Amino acid sequence: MALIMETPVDALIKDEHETPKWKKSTVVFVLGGPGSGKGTQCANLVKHFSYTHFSAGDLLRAEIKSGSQFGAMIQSMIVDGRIVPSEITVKLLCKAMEESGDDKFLIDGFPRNEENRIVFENVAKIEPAFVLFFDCPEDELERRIMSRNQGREDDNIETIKKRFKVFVESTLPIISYYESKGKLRKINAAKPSEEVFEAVKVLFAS
Ligand SMILES: Nc1ncnc2c1ncn2[C@@H]1O[C@H](COP(=O)(O)OP(=O)(O)OP(=O)(O)O)[C@@H](O)[C@H]1O
Ligand SMILES: Nc1ccn([C@@H]2O[C@H](COP(=O)(O)O)[C@@H](O)[C@H]2O)c(=O)n1
Ligand SMILES: [Mg+2]
Repeated sequence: MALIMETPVDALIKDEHETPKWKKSTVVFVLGGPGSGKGTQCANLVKHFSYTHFSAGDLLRAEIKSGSQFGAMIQSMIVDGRIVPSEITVKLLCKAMEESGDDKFLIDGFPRNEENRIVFENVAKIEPAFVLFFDCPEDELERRIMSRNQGREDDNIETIKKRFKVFVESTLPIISYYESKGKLRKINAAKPSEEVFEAVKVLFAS
């Protein structure tokens, strides 16, 4: 069902005196450049640990498909590699967490900029337990995206270059912010997928 933007986020909270389970969640943000392996490693983590994976990009693509009044805008921003207004993305994430009934989440591709981070903190009122950062050089990212073959409209050389620019200008500062808070866990994502997961699972094993 399309997200009804008129639904205030507070309506997601059944009773103001009863904090919903998802608002007491364990949240891990998963960041990295386009093609760095966020989705791949989240899929591995879901198989081995009791986390629920939400990709902000996937939620936005589902919103387009749902016939949402914001679909055209979201689509044009994705094709342009730009970051969608945080109110939309945060409401999609909060709705997904609320409806899941779960309380441990991998939030993939979020926060992508300062507005994302602040709106999530103000609305969800959840701080991440830690932030996974998949570090990978651009030439490898480009090679991976150009051979991904998932039919994504943003997997073309023009959009990739725009997404790289957005990552450097908007997302790297968020990564630095969490590093300054001692919450960043940086992984060398240029290695083969299996080796990357060996390094990732250590962070969840405790
Ligand atoms: N360590 C790796 N080595 C080589 N290829 C990889 C590795 N990890 C993922 N890939 C491949 O690279 C492509 C991108 O991976 P994935 O979709 O997980 O990245 P992502 O960070 O979620 O990208 P996006 O931000 O564009 O959604 C996929 O085709 C995937 O199979
Ligand atoms: N927080 C976010 C996350 C994503 N987007 C838009 O979706 C595109 C695809 O994201 P992936 O993580 O699936 O690569 C991304 O390039 C943005 O256009 C967003 O706006 N905000
Ligand atoms: Mg992805």
